[in-house]
Amino acid sequence: MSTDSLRSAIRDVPDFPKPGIVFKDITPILSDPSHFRQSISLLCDTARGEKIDKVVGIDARGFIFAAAVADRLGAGFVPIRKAGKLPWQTRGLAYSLEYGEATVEIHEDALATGEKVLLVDDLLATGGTAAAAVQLIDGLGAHLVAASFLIELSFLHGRQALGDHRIESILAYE
Ligand SMILES: O=P(O)(O)OC[C@H]1O[C@H](OP(=O)(O)OP(=O)(O)O)[C@H](O)[C@@H]1O
Ligand SMILES: Nc1ncnc2[nH]cnc12
Repeated sequence: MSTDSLRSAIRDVPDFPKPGIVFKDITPILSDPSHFRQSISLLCDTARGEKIDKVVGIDARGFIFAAAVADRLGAGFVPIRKAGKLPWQTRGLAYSLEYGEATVEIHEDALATGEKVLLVDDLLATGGTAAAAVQLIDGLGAHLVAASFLIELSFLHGRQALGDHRIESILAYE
């Protein structure tokens, strides 16, 4: 199925959340059942028959896609959350993203050594967020099979922040 219709559903919002940023608004995809389902199917394709133990999603938009992907793949779901939200013992990392800075955390017992992980987020921009997530996953000894994004802002070269890991995106913007 073509991705043209998905692409045209994404709304560009200039100067949000800061002047100079063109924000990719995915809410029109979420509110359309066929667009949402197609997004989940395409994100699942990244797993390509590998048995994924855990799908890791990033707070907050990433949760929407990652939880649905986990269910479809028969995998568990693990949240990486912004600082101060997870109740148990955590490991955290500070990072920069396209329009700011933040810290993300994961529960220290969320992944077991060698578990096969698919990382899912809505968007790859500078790669700061995803690189922090990858470091947290690697730090727990899990095996990152691939990272899958609905949108990639290729002109920000986020892939370069993610080393040799397999990175796939559905809609790239040059
Ligand atoms: O590649 P980067 O430059 O790091 O940017 C990508 C990140 O930015 C957005 O998250 P945001 O922190 O805005 O959180 P939200 O999902 O809660 O809106 C997006 O969902 C990615 O996680
Ligand atoms: N341009 C953008 N639109 C939506 N989410 C983002 N996260 C980082 N950059 C973004």
